[in-house]
Amino acid sequence: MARVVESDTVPGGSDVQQLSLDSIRESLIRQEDTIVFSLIERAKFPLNSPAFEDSSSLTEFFVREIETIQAKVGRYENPEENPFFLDTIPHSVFPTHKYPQVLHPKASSVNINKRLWDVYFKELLPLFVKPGDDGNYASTAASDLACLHALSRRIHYGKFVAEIKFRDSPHDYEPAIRSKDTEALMKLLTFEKVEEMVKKRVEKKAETFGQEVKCVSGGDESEKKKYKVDPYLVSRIYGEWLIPLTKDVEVEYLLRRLD
Ligand SMILES: C=C(O[C@@H]1C=C(C(=O)O)C=C[C@H]1O)C(=O)O
Repeated sequence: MARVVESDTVPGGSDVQQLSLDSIRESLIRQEDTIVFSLIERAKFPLNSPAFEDSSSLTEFFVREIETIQAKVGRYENPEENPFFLDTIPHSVFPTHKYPQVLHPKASSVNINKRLWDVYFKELLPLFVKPGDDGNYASTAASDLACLHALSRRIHYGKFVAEIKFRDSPHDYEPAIRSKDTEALMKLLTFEKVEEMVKKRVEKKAETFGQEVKCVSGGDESEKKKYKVDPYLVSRIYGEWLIPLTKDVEVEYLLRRLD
């Protein structure tokens, strides 16, 4: 029978009282490792577009089935997780962990995974994988799902970022929320220096994690380094897609914050 396990653990590994913008940013930094590795893993396979092109594709079928089973073991009890396809989330078959209520109850209605799905398959994937079709669709779909989950978690973490920013200065945010001024909200929550740092750091991570490692010494130093995923592309993926989508989630969340 379902037993509820209580804990004060919240994103960032701290307790509710200690939740801070720094601890939230720490988590985003750790998530970069998962994202960079998932992109490197996906780049082992070519595009394999027949796996995902149709609306009734193998990849969509796979993700729907996996989401159903994951819901049954409680994945979506965690406010950090947002499903791609489940309109009604099946109950967990097992006892579930009781996550502390950090976010506003309307948080679960902020879900931009449909947009992420289109962006990922139409814009991102063709950038960082080789063109072609090797027929290896099941493994490719598993790799795509790992990327989609990592990207979705990062983007929807914007809810926690927005909550902390709101709590830190409610008087700045409240007028803009009441007048539904999305431009003003976007301005309030943007820290350009932090964004620049994120882009630089993920480029460096992609260089470090994706380099060819050789054990023979005395190699030609001038030889051009080869990377599994172009580090500059990873920085672009963050700058042109992931950061803007995270900020869109922040705005969407804030617009509901006073409901
Ligand atoms: C996530 C934050 O909010 C905004 C979005 C950022 C991002 O997605 O990396 C970085 C800085 C901010 O402009 C933050 O302040 O850390």
